[in-house]
Amino acid sequence: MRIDVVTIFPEYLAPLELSLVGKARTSGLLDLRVHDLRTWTDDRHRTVDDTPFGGGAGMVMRPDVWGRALDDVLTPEAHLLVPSPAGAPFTQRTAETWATEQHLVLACGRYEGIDSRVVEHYAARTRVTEVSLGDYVLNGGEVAALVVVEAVARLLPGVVGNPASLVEESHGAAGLLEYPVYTKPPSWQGHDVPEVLLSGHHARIARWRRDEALRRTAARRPDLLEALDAGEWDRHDLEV
Ligand SMILES: N#Cc1c(-c2ccc3cc[nH]c3c2)n[nH]c1N
Repeated sequence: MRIDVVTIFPEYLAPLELSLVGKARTSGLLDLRVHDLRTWTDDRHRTVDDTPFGGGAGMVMRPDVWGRALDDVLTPEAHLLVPSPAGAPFTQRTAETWATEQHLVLACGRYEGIDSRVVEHYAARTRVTEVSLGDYVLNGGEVAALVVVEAVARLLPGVVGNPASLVEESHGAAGLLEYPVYTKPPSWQGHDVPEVLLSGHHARIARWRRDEALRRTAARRPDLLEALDAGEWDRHDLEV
């Protein structure tokens, strides 16, 4: 998979040289290219923004600069992703879908955002999605680019050492939060690991883990349970 990120702060994406994503780049599983938007400016001051039509505070990113950048970076198979507080929520399902794509391009805005004609222009010739991390306000799209790249890259075959570890995660196939995890020592600061996990009884362990996933999800994210088919589980499963 190829992912291009266009930003005025390329150094913001430096963490993607580390850990699993960094290894995926080195191994060739992920072709990640980070571009400085100012490469496509046309003045000595390398200007990327201007005042908003209609007035108001802040600056807007110029369409001409973005147009030259995206004309260079986009390919026929590309899916253009534009982080925005007004975008569609980014979820694990989104990551799973985008992990099957050949080419993602992330256009990271700053200031008050990118001139809206850029999305309008490219939506007429390629797939464009405005995407949001959640209902809070950031200063630009780079954090979203970090999140999207990591969430997608880790799903690519060969990136995560043990694919089984992708199965029982929060927001995984079952749509539940993940169960609590423990390691040695069996007792720490007076806190003991649940006995069932030391039993070696795999069926009981599996049941305990599912019960805990249901309990946590009911307590912290009841909205996720509403999305589940009522027939998949019985609320009495949660009764102590
Ligand atoms: N994704 C996302 C965002 C943003 C965001 C994205 C791009 C820009 C460009 C200027 N300000 C931005 C905020 N805020 N909150 C989110 N969930």
